[in-house]
Amino acid sequence: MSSTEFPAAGGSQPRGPVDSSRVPRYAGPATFARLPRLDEVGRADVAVVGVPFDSGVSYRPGARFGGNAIREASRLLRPYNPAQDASPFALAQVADAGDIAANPFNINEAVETVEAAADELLGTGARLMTLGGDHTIALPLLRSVAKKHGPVALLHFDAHLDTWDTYFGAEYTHGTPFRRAVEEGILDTEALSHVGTRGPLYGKQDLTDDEKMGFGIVTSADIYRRGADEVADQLRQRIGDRPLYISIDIDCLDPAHAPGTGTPEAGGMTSRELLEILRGLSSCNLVSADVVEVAPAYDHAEITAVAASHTAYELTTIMSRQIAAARAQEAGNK
Ligand SMILES: N=C(N)NCCCC(=O)O
Ligand SMILES: [Zn+2]
Ligand SMILES: [Zn+2]
Repeated sequence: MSSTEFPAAGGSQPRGPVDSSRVPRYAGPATFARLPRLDEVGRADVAVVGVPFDSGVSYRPGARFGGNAIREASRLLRPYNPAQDASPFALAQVADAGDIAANPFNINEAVETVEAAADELLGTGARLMTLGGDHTIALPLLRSVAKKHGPVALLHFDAHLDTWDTYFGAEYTHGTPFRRAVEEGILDTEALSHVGTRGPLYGKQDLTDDEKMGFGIVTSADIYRRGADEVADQLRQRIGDRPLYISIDIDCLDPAHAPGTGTPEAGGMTSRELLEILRGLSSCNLVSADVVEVAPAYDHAEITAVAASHTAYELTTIMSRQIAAARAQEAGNK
């Protein structure tokens, strides 16, 4: 299968996606955006990696199939992103690193496996664009990122707080990763925000506990009232130049925009609002990101997987632009 070469800053030549004007976009096995596999290019600036794991869910399972559904839906992505005026796969080497094989019968072991695999990828100098999987996996990913960067700022897009304590006594679940992360001191508590929250809680205490952990909240109703630009401005100010991790639970979107997920809540933001907020954060120092909770069994016409693939595309664009800008600056300083 042929692929297109793109010139890149610094003289290196990232290998881009398969050219869909020459090879039908529905042909061949799916990688994210039809990009090369990591083993085909040796190293990557941004590694797109799947985590087919959903043993941490409290309601409908199926997010273990999310990564591959996002890859399938990403066949239609094109190499130039007009919203950010950038060609993300030309600015940096983006590659599909395949899946992290985590034990579905032992959550603690799976969490360790994800952390070790993330350590290995980050150790090569790559930033991670992880495709879940359920939200449990954000904890080992954050652990790994914090080993490299120290405590990171967190933007958490979700209908839910995911700062609950335990479920059935289990500490590692998809409703608890960010409480664990705060307890472990791997988040910069000056810059933590949930975005898109809504829906019933177990009690008012959920909010009190969450605030004590340092989280600010932008609800989905706030986004509706204030608009994406104002919300992005406010978030950007809070984050400053701190290393930033963005975790996106696709259920941050309204079920009309993302029916294919395990714990849907009415009254969410649109996919347009999500993409616009992300574009407004393009100057932030995004060190890694995830998109989780896509459960294709409840999807229709790939609505959710398409939204997730575009979300990962915007995040990848932010990272690629920053990598290229850093290289250009380095070259200028020589
Ligand atoms: N979708 C995520 N990450 N969490 C949902 C937990 C909701 C609950 O069972 O109370
Ligand atoms: Zn959620
Ligand atoms: Zn979540």
